[in-house]
Amino acid sequence: MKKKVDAIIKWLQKQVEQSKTKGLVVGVSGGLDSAVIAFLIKRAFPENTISVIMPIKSNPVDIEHAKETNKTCGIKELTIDLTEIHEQMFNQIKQQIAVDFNEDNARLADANLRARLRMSTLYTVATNYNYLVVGTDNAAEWYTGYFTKYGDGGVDLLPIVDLTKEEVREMATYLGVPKAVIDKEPSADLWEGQTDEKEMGTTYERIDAFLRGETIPEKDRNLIEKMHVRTEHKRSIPTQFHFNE
Ligand SMILES: Nc1ncnc2c1ncn2[C@@H]1O[C@H](COP(=O)(O)OP(=O)(O)OC[C@H]2O[C@@H]([n+]3cccc(C(=O)O)c3)[C@H](O)[C@@H]2O)[C@@H](O)[C@H]1O
Ligand SMILES: Nc1ncnc2c1ncn2[C@@H]1O[C@H](COP(=O)(O)OP(=O)(O)OP(=O)(O)O)[C@@H](O)[C@H]1O
Ligand SMILES: [Mg+2]
Repeated sequence: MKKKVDAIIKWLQKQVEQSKTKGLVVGVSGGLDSAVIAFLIKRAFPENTISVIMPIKSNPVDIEHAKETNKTCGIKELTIDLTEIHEQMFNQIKQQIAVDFNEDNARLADANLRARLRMSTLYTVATNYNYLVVGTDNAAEWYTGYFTKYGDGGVDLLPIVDLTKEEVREMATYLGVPKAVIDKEPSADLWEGQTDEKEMGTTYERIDAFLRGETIPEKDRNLIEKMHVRTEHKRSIPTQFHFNE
């Protein structure tokens, strides 16, 4: 594990140097992936890193876990509550759409707006300090496209995109991430009671096994492959029209 951690830290330092920026910023949710990133970036840049906690009607337990994460790794912390701005923005959009408002897609639209408000906040902080924004996607999330396009997917660097969820958990243990964060169920926290596995209809254990090339039940394999194909656009630059093609 030390080898992997050292390689990521060295890579982070190189990215900052090459981009002529000064450090790194990440959103810390109280979940596992962002905790690992907070620990890694703090080690890469002990003085020039910031963690931003951005509650939007968040569970107080998650905010506590985020604070505990930051305290344990010693990273500088900002808390920016986006609850009110999110509500105002969503309601104004809803009002203007008026009779065309689609209740069936409302929960997803509301959820993705949360992720995109967090992205905007992180870039505002990044611009202030001349930092890069670090993303928290792991290999399972990246392959299945389980992230919001230009939301939590809108970042400059993806240091743990090669690690399965299991490997992220192992790295968290090695780095000293608080046990309560390591043991909790993965959740995007985009609505009450949401868990990644409930929403996706498969488990990280199976996605990880699939990514390792192991045989998994056909139903899960089909689901994972379908998610991968459907989200291809999120892993590419916008489709472009060119006159001379
Ligand atoms: N073929 C295509 N080519 C180009 N663009 C295409 C497209 N199909 C859709 N699109 C565009 O993409 C949009 C759909 O993508 P997107 O906006 O990402 O939305 P979508 O994939 O529908 O939803 C995001 C998913 O990620 C999950 N999530 C989000 C954030 C964090 C986490 C977490 O684990 O913490 C999980 C969330 O729970 C939800 O299941 C469409 O509205 C459309 O604008
Ligand atoms: N309340 C929040 N404050 C700050 N950042 C957040 C918040 N909620 C989500 N994020 C950002 O969005 C990212 C995506 O969330 P995701 O749930 O995939 O990761 P996680 O919470 O770190 O880990 P887990 O998947 O185990 O819950 C987070 O890693 C974090 O960077
Ligand atoms: Mg989470």
